[in-house]
Amino acid sequence: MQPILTASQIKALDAYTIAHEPIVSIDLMERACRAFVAWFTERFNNSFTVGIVCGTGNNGGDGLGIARLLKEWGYPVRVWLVKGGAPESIDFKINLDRLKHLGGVQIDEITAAPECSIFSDEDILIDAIFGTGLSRPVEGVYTDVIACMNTARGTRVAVDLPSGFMADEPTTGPSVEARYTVSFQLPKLAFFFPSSFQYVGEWAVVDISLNKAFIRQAQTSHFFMDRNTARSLLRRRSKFDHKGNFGHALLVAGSLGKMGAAVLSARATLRSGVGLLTVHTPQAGISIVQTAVPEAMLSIDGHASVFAGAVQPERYTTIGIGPGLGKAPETVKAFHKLLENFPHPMVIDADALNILGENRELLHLVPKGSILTPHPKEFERLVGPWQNDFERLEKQKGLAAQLQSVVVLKGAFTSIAAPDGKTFFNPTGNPGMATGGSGDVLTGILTGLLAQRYDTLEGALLGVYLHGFAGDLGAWEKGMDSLIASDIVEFLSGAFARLGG
Ligand SMILES: NC(=O)C1=CN([C@@H]2O[C@H](COP(=O)(O)OP(=O)(O)OC[C@H]3O[C@@H](n4cnc5c(N)ncnc54)[C@H](OP(=O)(O)O)[C@@H]3O)[C@@H](O)[C@H]2O)[C@@H](O)CC1
Ligand SMILES: [K+]
Repeated sequence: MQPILTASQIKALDAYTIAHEPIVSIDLMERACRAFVAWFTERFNNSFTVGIVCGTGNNGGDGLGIARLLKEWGYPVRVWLVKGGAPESIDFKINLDRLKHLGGVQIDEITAAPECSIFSDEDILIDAIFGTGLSRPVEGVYTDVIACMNTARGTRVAVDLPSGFMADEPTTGPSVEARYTVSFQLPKLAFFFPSSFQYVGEWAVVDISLNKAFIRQAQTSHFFMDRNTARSLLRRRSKFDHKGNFGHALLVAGSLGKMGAAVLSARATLRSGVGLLTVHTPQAGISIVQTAVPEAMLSIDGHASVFAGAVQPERYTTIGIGPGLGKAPETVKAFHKLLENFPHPMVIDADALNILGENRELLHLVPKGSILTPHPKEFERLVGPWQNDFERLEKQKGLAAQLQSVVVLKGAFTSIAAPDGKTFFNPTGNPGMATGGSGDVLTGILTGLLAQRYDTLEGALLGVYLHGFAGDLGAWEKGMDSLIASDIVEFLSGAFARLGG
């Protein structure tokens, strides 16, 4: 699990590494430049012309070091130095001297608004004006240069951060809009937010061997999940386990015309290792569920088309509720009753969340240790609108604390907020999963894991990881465009097997 640190923590980490490795700062910068160049040369060969736009701090120093290394690799390189008042750092000056000493690279200064045509010969524009030292929105000549870079034809690649982009707060001023961002050591919080994509593009983190002990003990409430952590959470079965060890889940899902949601959830619950599964269905769903999911038992509602009746909650280890449920008045009442009678953690999704959003007096009945899985629209119905993604994250943490439950906000880098404020971003998944039924599958997986008495947070982390991983396996085989929710279920066993293997 990787911690996500703030820009000021990264500065402290940088200083700590310099003092304790020990290493002189220009050598650490050289390591950063080499790591960037290793990433770069794997993707772009030296037939591309490369323009490097540098500031005068350490991000600019990186740019100059990169210019030298790429020149040595045989790339046609040109450098612009943007001088708009930011101080010149020592390592910037050293790398400027080294580049001049190497020779063969044209270096031009920009001190006033340039003609944007200056960048028109470059196939690739490397952005090294500002990195983690940015403390306020850019102005003046920086704004002019950034505007030119953003309209240039070349592919923009940012060093550490796009210039103008804030790592730990909303970006309000102009910023380079990068196609790629190559960041040092740790991802930055804002990379995980949808609104950042226009600036950061696809991002990669390269290792520059900053002090691992410092990283481990740094105070943060934000983490990036990884495969090793997911693997460590997955429980192994033992020889004498029997189905009673793996719980009995109830799925309350589906209504007339939306029984497919129940089927997808049920299949995913079964594929996630549950001991027994019962699906509570209105009469319209009886033959559908029995035919499509023969492994599941049925609890049959008295109502023809929606969830309206009582269930016997004492029989179940956990309940997953919401996919395809609808919001009929009878369903609202039945959900209310269920919340009053079921004391164990539940998985609450889709229309069950919408019912909570519209009947906020029910929120306090959500059993502690539950998992809520809203997509952004459902989340907005629960917590109201937000100004920016940082505020959205705070609202997510707030809801998790209020309900003493885990809130899983679905999207690219699904975020998983625990009641204690810790938030985890998930690395797996792909845009092919933005398709109807994908969320129903997640509900099924989480229900299956909670039924097996996984700890709520651990189950949420593992389930979200597996869901995305199954989607990735499906997309590799079928392509993102053709991926459907049933494929995610189909590839779930592969995801479990690979993670556990
Ligand atoms: N961390 C690490 O481990 C490593 C880091 N490395 C690299 O160092 C980079 C950070 O470098 P950095 O600290 O020198 O800051 P950088 O982003 O170059 O900005 C320069 C100066 O600009 C100023 N400034 C701020 N806002 C401004 C504005 N709006 N308009 C005008 N000026 C503004 C501000 O000075 P101030 O005005 O606050 O005095 C700031 O100091 C990092 O991103 C990475 O690339 C690697 O080399 C090695 C390992
Ligand atoms: K940059």
